Amino acid sequence: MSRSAPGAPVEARNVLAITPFRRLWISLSLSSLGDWLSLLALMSLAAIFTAGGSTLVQYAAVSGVVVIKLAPPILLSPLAGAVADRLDRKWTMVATDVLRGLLYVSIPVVGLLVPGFALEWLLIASLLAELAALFWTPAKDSAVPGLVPRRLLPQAERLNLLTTYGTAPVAALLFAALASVGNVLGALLPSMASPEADIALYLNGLTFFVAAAVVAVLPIPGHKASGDGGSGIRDSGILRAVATGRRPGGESLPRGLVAGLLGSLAGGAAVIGVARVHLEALGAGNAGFGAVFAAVFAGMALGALAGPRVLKQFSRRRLLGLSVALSGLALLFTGAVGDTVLIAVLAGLLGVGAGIAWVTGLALLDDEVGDENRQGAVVFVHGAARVALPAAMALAPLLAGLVGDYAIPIGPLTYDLRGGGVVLMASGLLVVLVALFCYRLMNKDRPDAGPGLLPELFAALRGVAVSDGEGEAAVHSGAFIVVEGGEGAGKSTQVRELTVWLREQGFEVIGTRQPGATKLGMRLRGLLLDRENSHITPRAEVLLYTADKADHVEQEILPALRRGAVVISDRYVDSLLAYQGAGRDLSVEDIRDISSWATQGLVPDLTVLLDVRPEDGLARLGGPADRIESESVEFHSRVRKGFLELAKADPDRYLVLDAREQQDKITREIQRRIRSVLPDPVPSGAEAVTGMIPVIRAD
Ligand SMILES: Nc1ncnc2c1ncn2[C@@H]1O[C@H](COP(=O)(O)OP(=O)(O)O)[C@@H](O)[C@H]1O
Ligand SMILES: Cc1cn([C@H]2C[C@H](O)[C@@H](COP(=O)(O)OP(=O)(O)O)O2)c(=O)[nH]c1=O
Repeated sequence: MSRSAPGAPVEARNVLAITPFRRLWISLSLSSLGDWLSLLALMSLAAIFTAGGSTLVQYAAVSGVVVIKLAPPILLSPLAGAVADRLDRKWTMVATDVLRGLLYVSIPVVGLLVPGFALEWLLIASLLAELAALFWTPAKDSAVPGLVPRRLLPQAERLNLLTTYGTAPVAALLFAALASVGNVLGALLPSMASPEADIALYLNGLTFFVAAAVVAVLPIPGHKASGDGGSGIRDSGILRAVATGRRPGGESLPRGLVAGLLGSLAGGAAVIGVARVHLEALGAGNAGFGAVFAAVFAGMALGALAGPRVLKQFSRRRLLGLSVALSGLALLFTGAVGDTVLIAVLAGLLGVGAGIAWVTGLALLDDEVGDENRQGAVVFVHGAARVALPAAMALAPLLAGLVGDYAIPIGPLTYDLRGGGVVLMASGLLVVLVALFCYRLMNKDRPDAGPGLLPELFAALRGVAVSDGEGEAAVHSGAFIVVEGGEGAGKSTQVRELTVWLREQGFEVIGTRQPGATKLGMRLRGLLLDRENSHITPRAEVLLYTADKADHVEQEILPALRRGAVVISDRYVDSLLAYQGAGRDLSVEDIRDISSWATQGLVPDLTVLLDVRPEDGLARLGGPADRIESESVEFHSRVRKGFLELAKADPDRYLVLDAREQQDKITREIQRRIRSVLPDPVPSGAEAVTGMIPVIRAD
């Protein structure tokens, strides 16, 4: 939904307008769809081929399929990447797609012709298909920079990432739909082991053949040209990345943060691992499995896209722990209930929690980790996710098999305690504990965290900033960024740079300033800065600046934010609190109340404070000093202190930078931080695409 929001980047349209890339993207979508479909079909067939055996055997077969499908990229990707670099990209992609198609089609065929060898061939063919995929992924990754101009590469990567995961729920729904007509098909084609899984595999074969045909006619340069690969995507060894990224540059990652980031995702993976066999015991088959699988992914997408928007005003540090707790509780109940529909709903809720936790965690990581270590931290977290998810998906069914099923007599009734349920409940409990751990670690040492949890949550759900009484203004779809600081700190310079940068990315951007952006504002500015007006009393000064703000917010800022634009303002309410509050020694609380009323409670999503010593800042200014600039150094020192205190009281919402740094370094720092508040929720630059799970940017 945010993709079509006004002010959001029009990038997808741009990059898809390039015909060769569009074709490659279609091919990638088909391959991804096929990949997910095969995961579903193979997990189902593993359960069906072992249906006569014990639950342990069934769960072990499912776990085996997961290991075979998901372990090769973790273990072998660097090796395959090195080999793939020497091969012709286009024909590597075509050959591996055809091979995968043939292998998937062969699974049901062998099942029909040689039933005794069905399970073995399923495992062998899946492994071979995964090995083929290992060569396909690097070929595809290195083909993208040849088709897309450098400027659009991040957009292409984001689109690819979206496709890789977006096809998961589609595949699952397709699978569930096939299963619901499976009864009819079963009657027509009694020889099939499971018509829906078989048909899913034929369909899957077809998606790979079409994908191969699409790539075959693309103008992809054969070999890696020198200096190519400009996207910087490299599927470096995942295990190596995890090992080297663990302590990026010696800085230890916040443990609560990492635990929170991975905990709920692993919970989702556990549900998918257990679901097929567990649901069968509850009387649901492939349709139920497809529905639960789709629910987890759709929930994640919803959580990741909508969560941070809806809860925009909520502290990220709290949100991370709470979203993990939501997924933990949902997981706990998923294990406890015996109704398929309820399980699917709970799995969706679990996904929502996991989605919110992932984007919130990544945004926090961006804030928490020092500049030079950020890349290492992102690499580590992505690598850890790529190991933890398959591990949870494979381990959960194995444990469920080992626990086994029990019928516990309770009076005249019996309660069926099933291995799958026990594992899900235990994992849910574990995720809840992780949530508590994460919440505590992320929020201790923060006595100034602001209002209580519940008031903040309710206020955030209403889209209102809790710290002020008004807040209607807070409901908008844009982003409001303010640059604050003393005289000569470089605010106007940065506002200019950011405006250009964001416009280049396709956002509608309003670069503005206080005082003086509206007609009335210009007059007020003249009054306020004229050195002749030395008689203005402090209280009158407050009201004049506040009148400018009221006019500016109502006429310019709010309409733009409601359109979904990004507004960047050179100064806002903090200047009033610092100059008139701290500087003129008036009550900051009184001024806050007045300005909150005047601005309809509009609070910036991010305030960048450029901190500068007054002597240094004033020395940078040319021309005659205005009324405020000519105040004493002591006055400007109080202002500086006032700004720093405001930032300290609400660190989530501030980025404090040393204004003595190089201008472009400051710009880069702001750009990095700004991403988390922009209308586009996907943190770019950190992720790219591989066949199944996020790839890592290693350079
Ligand atoms: N990081 C920086 N280092 C040194 N000089 C800077 C820096 N940023 C801006 N300047 C210069 O300082 C002066 C004041 O910058 P400006 O952006 O107008 O500050 P402000 O809007 O905060 O008063 C300008 O001449 C500008 O070129
Ligand atoms: C917005 C605002 C500005 N001011 C002062 C700070 C500045 O000295 C002046 C605005 O001048 P301006 O030229 O916009 O600042 P800069 O030169 O730093 O870009 O008004 C307040 O005292 N209170 C306020 O609320």
